[in-house]
Amino acid sequence: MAAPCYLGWDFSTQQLKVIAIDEQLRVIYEDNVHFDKDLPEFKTQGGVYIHSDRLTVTSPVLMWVKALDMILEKMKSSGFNFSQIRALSGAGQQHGSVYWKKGSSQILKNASPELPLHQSLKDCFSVSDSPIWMDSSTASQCRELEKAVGGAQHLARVTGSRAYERFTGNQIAKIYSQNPEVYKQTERISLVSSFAASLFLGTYAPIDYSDGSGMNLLQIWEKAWSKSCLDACAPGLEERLGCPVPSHSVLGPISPYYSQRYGFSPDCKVVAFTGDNPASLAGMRLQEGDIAISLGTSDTLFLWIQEPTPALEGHILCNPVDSQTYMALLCFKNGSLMRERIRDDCASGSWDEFSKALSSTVAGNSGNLGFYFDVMEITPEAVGIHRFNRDNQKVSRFPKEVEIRALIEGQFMAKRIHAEKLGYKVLPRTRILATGGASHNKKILQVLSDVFNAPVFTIDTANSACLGSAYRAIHGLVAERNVSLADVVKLAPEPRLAVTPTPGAEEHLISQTGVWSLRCGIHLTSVDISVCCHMGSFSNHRRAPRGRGVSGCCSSYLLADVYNSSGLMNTGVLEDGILLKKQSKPCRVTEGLGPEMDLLLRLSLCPDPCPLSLHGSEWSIPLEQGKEPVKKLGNAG
Ligand SMILES: Nc1ncnc2c1ncn2[C@@H]1O[C@H](COP(=O)(O)OP(=O)(O)O)[C@@H](O)[C@H]1O
Ligand SMILES: O=C(CO)[C@@H](O)[C@H](O)COP(=O)(O)O
Repeated sequence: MAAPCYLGWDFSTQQLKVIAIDEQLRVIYEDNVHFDKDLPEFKTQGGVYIHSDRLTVTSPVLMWVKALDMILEKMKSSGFNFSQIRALSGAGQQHGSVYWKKGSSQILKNASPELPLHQSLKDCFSVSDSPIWMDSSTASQCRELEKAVGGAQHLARVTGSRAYERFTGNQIAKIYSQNPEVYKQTERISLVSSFAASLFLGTYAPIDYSDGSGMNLLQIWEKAWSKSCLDACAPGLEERLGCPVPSHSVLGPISPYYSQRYGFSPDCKVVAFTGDNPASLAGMRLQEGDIAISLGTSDTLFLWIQEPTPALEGHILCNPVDSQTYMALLCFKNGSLMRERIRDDCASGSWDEFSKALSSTVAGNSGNLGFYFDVMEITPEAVGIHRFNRDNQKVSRFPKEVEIRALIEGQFMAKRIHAEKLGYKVLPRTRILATGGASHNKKILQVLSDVFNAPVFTIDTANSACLGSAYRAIHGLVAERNVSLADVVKLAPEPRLAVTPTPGAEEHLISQTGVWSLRCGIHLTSVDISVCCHMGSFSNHRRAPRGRGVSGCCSSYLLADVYNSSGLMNTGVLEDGILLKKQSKPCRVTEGLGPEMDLLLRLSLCPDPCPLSLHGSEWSIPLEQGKEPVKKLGNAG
């Protein structure tokens, strides 16, 4: 009998990918179908259609089915032995939804093994172009949902996120309100992940808790649909969604279609599919304290978290491999496609040239800073390309190599700032685990390492969602016996060190990071302030004796002045420019930081030695001509 193996699938934005692993967790097969290249008849760009309103983004659902037919045929012609597969699982781009027309469950169940699946299923979808995660056309539905359930914060507390335009509940609400007839004809609504599982199962697959957390519909603590959220989106929604299940559930045996057409064993089990980010968490074997950064079509950042506090930014999802815990997720829409655009404009379409530009410029980009959001960003909500030179002047262009570094540094600064807003602290033991297509690029990883001042690790494949799905397939078979995923994958190779921070880089990057966040209009909260404290004390102690370092003084200044202007408390303890103690009292700062922002910008760009003068624990800043006077700051607290 052939040695057993396990399959992991990933229905992502630009491609369908598959990995097979053996019992020793070695990858024995890897393949993909690229939607634009391999299925040109669908005329997608990057796997999607961007509609004329520039807000609506969809993908043709039959393209995903045809991609599955194609990849299975490729496996068959390569001689792949399907009978050895014990179990399979998979992942899908998150939030996207598929609408099955009334009567489709019978067609799915009775698909003829003589035909490729896409032919049998061609009339099964009441919505032929599925809304996907890049869609941002549901602002009014989001407002209505938040209003219906008692506000954004309440919705976040219940479902893990405030209302987001791409989240499935809001997408369903839009379809229902714009086309109630279509909604009426729909008997089942799947996520991309549960849709893909349904194709293998031959019947509608349930939504798993982890991907279900990306819908604004699931109560993440109780792990059940929220009635008030369902009611706010569309009538009769519960029956169209089915009951959610734990992510490790075995859903049943594979449909006879696959045994008859490809020779799968009828005993091959289908384990619940989940979102691509949750699957990556499994594939990277993330441990608490690690931070994972996926550089795929979207960039995402995620963490394993024990006791989450859902907030107005970021998402809390049920953990796909441990039912007691959660994962925090941030998503950045301007990821690889933005990098590809700048690569095409500035590096003749070549990643090699792009990498050379990163090598020929230095950390901190000599003070040049940029924001690159070709499309409306999710985190933060901002759009457009904005460039600032070292004199803090807005400029319309940068030399090519400066542009490339500004893009990559800006992308990673945003990740650090927003991770810290979530409460994440970069500590000496922090490991960054990188994955996704761009993690092949060492020069990009070097910038990541410099911005976070932490080592970056990678695993053997950049397809961590596929690999995680294959691991989850094995885990599904034993999870009922209380075996953890960590036990299942203990023989897998450890992540490998890819790059370490460039000595001295952080000094140039800290002040840039502060400027980046303020430039972006990111509101400062008590968490930001403590981050600034941390950065201030860190750089003062380590690099800028007696407060003369640019980054140190900028952070300390910010801390002191914000505390003062809030009127709530005194400054932190400053002594000779060194921040000795952070105020522990909570401090709420909501607005009114205009002049302070400007000062921070001026300070952070000021030359070394910094003009900050210190008198014991009080300090002041010499004025630039024509600028507002600076407040004399209070005593150290
Ligand atoms: N050497 C490289 N340097 C930077 N980016 C790369 C490189 N190779 C591939 N990529 C990027 O990887 C992206 C695809 O990543 P992937 O994780 O497979 O995406 P998805 O899972 O969303 O389909 C491509 O859009 C491409 O821009
Ligand atoms: O919207 C999100 C996460 O919230 C995206 O991360 C999607 O899950 C798309 O994934 P990729 O195809 O970019 O990997």
